[in-house]
Amino acid sequence: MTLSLWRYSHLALAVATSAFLLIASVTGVILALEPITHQARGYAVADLDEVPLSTALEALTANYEEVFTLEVERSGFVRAGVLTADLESLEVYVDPRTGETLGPVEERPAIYSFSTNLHRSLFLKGAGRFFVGLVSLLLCIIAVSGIALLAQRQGGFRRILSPVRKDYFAMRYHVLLSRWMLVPILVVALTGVYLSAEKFQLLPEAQPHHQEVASPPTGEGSGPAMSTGAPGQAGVLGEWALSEVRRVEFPFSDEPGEYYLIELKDREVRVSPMTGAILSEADFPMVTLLSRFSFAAHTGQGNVFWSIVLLLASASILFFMYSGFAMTLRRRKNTRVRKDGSHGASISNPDSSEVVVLVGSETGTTFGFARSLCEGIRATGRTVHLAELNAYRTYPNARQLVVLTATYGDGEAPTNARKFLSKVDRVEQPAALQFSVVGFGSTQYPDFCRYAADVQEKLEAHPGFRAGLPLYRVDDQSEADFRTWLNAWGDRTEIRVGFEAPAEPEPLDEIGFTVVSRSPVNADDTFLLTLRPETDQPFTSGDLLAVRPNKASGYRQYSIAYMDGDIVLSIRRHPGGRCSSYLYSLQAGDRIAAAIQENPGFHFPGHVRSAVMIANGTGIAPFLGMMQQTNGTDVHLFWGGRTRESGKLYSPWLKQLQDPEGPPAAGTPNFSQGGPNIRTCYSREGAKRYVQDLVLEDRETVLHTLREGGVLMLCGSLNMQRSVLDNLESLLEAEEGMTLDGYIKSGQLLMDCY
Ligand SMILES: Cc1cc2nc3c(=O)[nH]c(=O)nc-3n(C[C@H](O)[C@H](O)[C@H](O)COP(=O)(O)O)c2cc1C
Repeated sequence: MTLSLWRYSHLALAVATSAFLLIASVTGVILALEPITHQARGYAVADLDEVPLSTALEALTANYEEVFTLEVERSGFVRAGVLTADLESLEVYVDPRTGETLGPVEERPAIYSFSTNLHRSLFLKGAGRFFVGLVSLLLCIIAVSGIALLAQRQGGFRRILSPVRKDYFAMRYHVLLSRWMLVPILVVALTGVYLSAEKFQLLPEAQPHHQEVASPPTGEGSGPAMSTGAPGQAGVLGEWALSEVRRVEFPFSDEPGEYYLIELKDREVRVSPMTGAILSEADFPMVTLLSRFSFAAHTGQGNVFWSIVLLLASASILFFMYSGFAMTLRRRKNTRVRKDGSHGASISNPDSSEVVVLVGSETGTTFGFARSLCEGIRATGRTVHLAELNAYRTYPNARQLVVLTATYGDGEAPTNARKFLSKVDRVEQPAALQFSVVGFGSTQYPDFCRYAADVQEKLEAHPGFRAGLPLYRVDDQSEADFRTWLNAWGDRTEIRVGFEAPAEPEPLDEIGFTVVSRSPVNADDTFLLTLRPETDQPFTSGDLLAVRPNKASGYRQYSIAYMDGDIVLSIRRHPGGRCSSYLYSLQAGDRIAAAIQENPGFHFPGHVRSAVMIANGTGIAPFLGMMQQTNGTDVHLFWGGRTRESGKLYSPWLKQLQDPEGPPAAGTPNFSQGGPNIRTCYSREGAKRYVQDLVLEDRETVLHTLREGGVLMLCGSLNMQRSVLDNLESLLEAEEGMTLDGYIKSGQLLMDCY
């Protein structure tokens, strides 16, 4: 919840301010160059703290007809407004020791004046200044929320500088760069707000109020009298070094009562040119000092290092805008299924739709058919609502219900349909719904479309439904089968819909891999395969490797463990399985082609305090990799295998995880302290338990992890997933405000089962 709040405010403000931020950042980059190029002119005076002000005043008055002003810039340049012997009024940079001219003060290049105007007010005068001030304020909030998100991701403020886990480009560099740039950005934004507030006179009045100094303080101004034209060494003018001075205004004339108006760092002083004594002085109010600090911090004036930091900060805002939006698009793509259950199809309001299409799908292909169906229905002018079966509810306006569902496991429901049958008994419909069920399955399985048959049976027996058509089964996603049903459904309902086949999936980008090693099979016919990519493609544990034994075959996906740049796969060799047999035939040094597929919905989230990883059989593979990158997260691994012997395949890694210093060694898992907390169970030995039993036994760890915002990750067989989810659901029944769906939606429950 907190994470979402930070994330949404971070995103919403970034979207709202993007156009202004874009302009401010580009002009900010340009303006940050100005102090750097200025410094490169090389007029900086060395050791300003060793040059008395009186020396500079004397040297200048000796060299020029008249001197009006002297200014010591932050850059270390000394600038003077003078009248030359040719009676030309000039602004020049000078050597304060000799009064010699070093070079002219040049007119500001047009690019900087233009950029300043755009940066400050977008050429919109007051209104523009107001917007820029507001955007600066919003940028402060964006930076603060960014820091909070960074801390959450890294697992706390103290871990902000700990290593960033590998991720896709936009995400990785958004995080990496933010660690260095968020503080400078916050400084830029805060000082921008301050400067805007000053321009709008929102700050207290900041005029210095002079206090007369009755008599010169002891030791000050007690020297001989000086004339305006040639100040003597005495008095404060001889005591102050140029490094303490910001600006001097010379007296207009030799009249008594005229004075030098001298701006020091913290106060303004009037000094008699005749006596060198202080006549009056005024401390600068805090508002003025803060304004000066804000200006210097915001512009980088006089500090090349800070100017470079500002330049990088402005440029990084541009990168953050790009990477932030790229991340959002990605997240939306990945979470769309979970949030609205529609897999990206446009859905109408469930309260007003005439036709409701509900889908049970594990890997998404059934949604492709459902989307085409919905688009077709919509084209007839009717309203249609598309959702997953678990989202079943009351539909006040619906007349037709269509259920398209796959079957998994031993004839069971896909995960997003688990709750449908029980909901049918609980949810009431205002009018009887005419229904039609289409089963998606495969004749290769003994329970062909079994779950769809269960749905048909349930609805037929329920008084709130009327069967429109008998159950229809689609084998292997056959379009011809689906068309046949669609025609029959059109005849029955008089909703005649054209069918556009779901889009072909994009071809995969295969790359080359070298086989590093392949283990022998264990008692469960499972082996490990280590592959080294020949191309530099980023990937992380939880991504998938799509492999096919030959070009004519379909791809088979395996969950990846990232191990020092290599991919480790745990593979079960199925009797007659072409892909697993092909992979088992490989030897070290062989080369294969395969495609790495990003699976961001199953990446280890680096920001959590604790994580429970639950796997059975080969499902342990991604966790072997993830446990190496947990970054201080408290990790609990629950693993279920058939026999103790089954676990030996993974023990070199598990042992190393327990004892990272020790050499990898074969042997049974070591359950010593430190490293992840590993719990195992065996279904064919000892107490004969399954991993779902561990969830109940260690309920405290599981619930505590969820309560404190940690993650539960499941990888392995769909049967295991279903049983674990059932047990979790029963655990959560006793917990107030915690639901399985809620955790799936919030990303705290991540699953990759097959
Ligand atoms: C692990 C697994 C188990 C399956 N079990 C069955 C089954 O018991 N009965 C059946 O008819 N189809 C079964 N199928 C086939 C799927 O139901 C079918 O491919 C379906 O079209 C997938 O739809 P989806 O991509 O929307 O999840 C199974 C598929 C897999 C991968």
